[in-house]
This record gives sequence, C-alpha cells and structure tokens, in this order.
Amino acid sequence: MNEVLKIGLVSISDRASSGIYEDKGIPALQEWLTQALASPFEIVTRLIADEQPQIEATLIELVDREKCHLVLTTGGTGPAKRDVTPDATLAIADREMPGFGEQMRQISLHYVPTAILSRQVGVIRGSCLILNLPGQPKSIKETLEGVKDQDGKVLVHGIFASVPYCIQLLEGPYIETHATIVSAFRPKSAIRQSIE
Ligand SMILES: Nc1ncnc2c1ncn2[C@@H]1O[C@H](COP(=O)(O)OP(=O)(O)OP(=O)(O)O)[C@@H](O)[C@H]1O
Ligand SMILES: Nc1nc2c(c(=O)[nH]1)N[C@H]1C(S)=C(S)[C@@H](COP(=O)(O)O)O[C@H]1N2
Repeated sequence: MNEVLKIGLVSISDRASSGIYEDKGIPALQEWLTQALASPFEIVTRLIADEQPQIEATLIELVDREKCHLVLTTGGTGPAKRDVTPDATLAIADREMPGFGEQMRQISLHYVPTAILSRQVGVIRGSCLILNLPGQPKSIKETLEGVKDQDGKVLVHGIFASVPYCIQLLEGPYIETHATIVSAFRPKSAIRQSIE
C-alpha cells in the first residue's frame, strides 16, 4: 500500500510568532494543498521566529523525527538581517536542488519586480524535499501554481509541478494532483495508473 504523504509546514515570522499579527502562512499553505492534492496527506505545522538555530532544529525535527516527505517553509528569505531561512535550510541540507529557487524567482518576477530579493532555496535532507517560499502569503499560491492566462493555460510552470516526481525519486509516496490547480509532470515510464 502507498505510504501516506507527510508534509511539514513551517511559518517563519517574528511578528506572527509573537502574536503581533495573525499568521496567514500556514492557513494559506494548508488551503492550497487541500485544493491541489488528489492523494491523501497529513500535515505537521510549526510557527517560529526568524532565529537560525530554531529554524535548523525545527527542520531537523520535521525530517528526522516526524519523517516528513516534504517540508514547505514560508518567510525570512529576503536580504534583511533577520531573514535567515535559506541559511538555516542550507546548513541542515545534504544536497541542494538549485532549480527550485531559480524557478520560483522566474515565476515571481511575473508578479513583483522585487522577486530577485528572495534568496529562497530547495534542498534534500535524507529522503525529504525542503522548499523555501517567500513570506508574503499570496506568494505561496503564486510560486506553487505558477503563472496562468485568463483561460487557465499555464504560462510559467509552478514549482509544485515537479514535486511529485521528485518525491517519487526520493522513494516517497506516489502523489497525484488536481490538474485544474497544477499538473504533476513525470516521464511516461514513471506514471502509474490510479487504482480506483
Ligand atoms: N506569517 C505571516 N502571516 C501574515 N503575513 C505575513 C507573514 N509573514 C510575512 N507576512 C507579510 O509579508 C511581508 C514580508 O514577509 P517577511 O518574511 O519579509 O516578513 P518580515 O518583514 O521579515 O516580518 P516578520 O518576520 O515579522 O513577519 C511582511 O511584512 C508581512 O506583511
Ligand atoms: N511570488 C512572490 N514572490 C516574492 C514576493 C511576492 O510578493 N510574491 N515578494 C518579494 C519580496 S518583496 C521579497 S523582499 C522577497 C523575500 O521575502 P520574504 O523575506 O518574505 O521571504 O520575496 C520576493 N518574492
């Protein structure tokens, strides 16, 4: 039987974690995943401050103890002094996946000229894929889903199109998505027929 996909969601924000404003990162991630994923999944969430040791410890815990297949972070990717999410992610990584950061900046340039200010990275630790998303809650849908025209035709692929195959290559569960939100791309030889 296919193992259930486990996803860690980490919102990294000084103000949301101290209650100055309500965290919109985790709800936005949860809402998008609920719309996009056709396969069952479970979620573990954490809301923490922009402190590198705390971010590193949280990522290690979600991967090594909670056994997440995928971890999505939001916030702390910019150039400000307290933006340290990419630094923490790289510090606990086994391997970097540079395509994810490159593609997210490409996508985001269609929405904001300051997209190049995000230092977001994608990495692998063990068998888990970890991806940094920017802190602006609307950037979650933008980067995961990509750019579409008025008829829903994809103009620039969202990064989530590549996530199911990446997790398959890491020997995690087989993930299916709703094509109206995002189509999961795989080579023909890697596609499995869904069992009803
Ligand atoms: N978790 C969040 N919930 C709601 N809005 C957020 C959140 N994180 C960021 N934002 C919004 O996106 C903007 C850019 O995010 P960024 O990660 O740079 O935050 P910041 O300015 O470092 O502040 P903080 O860490 O206190 O959220 C913030 O100024 C805020 O308006
Ligand atoms: N899709 C998208 N990407 C985006 C943005 C956005 O609003 N939408 N904001 C940019 C801005 S203004 C900054 S400073 C960087 C870093 O944001 P962070 O520190 O919130 O992670 O992400 C950039 N990437």
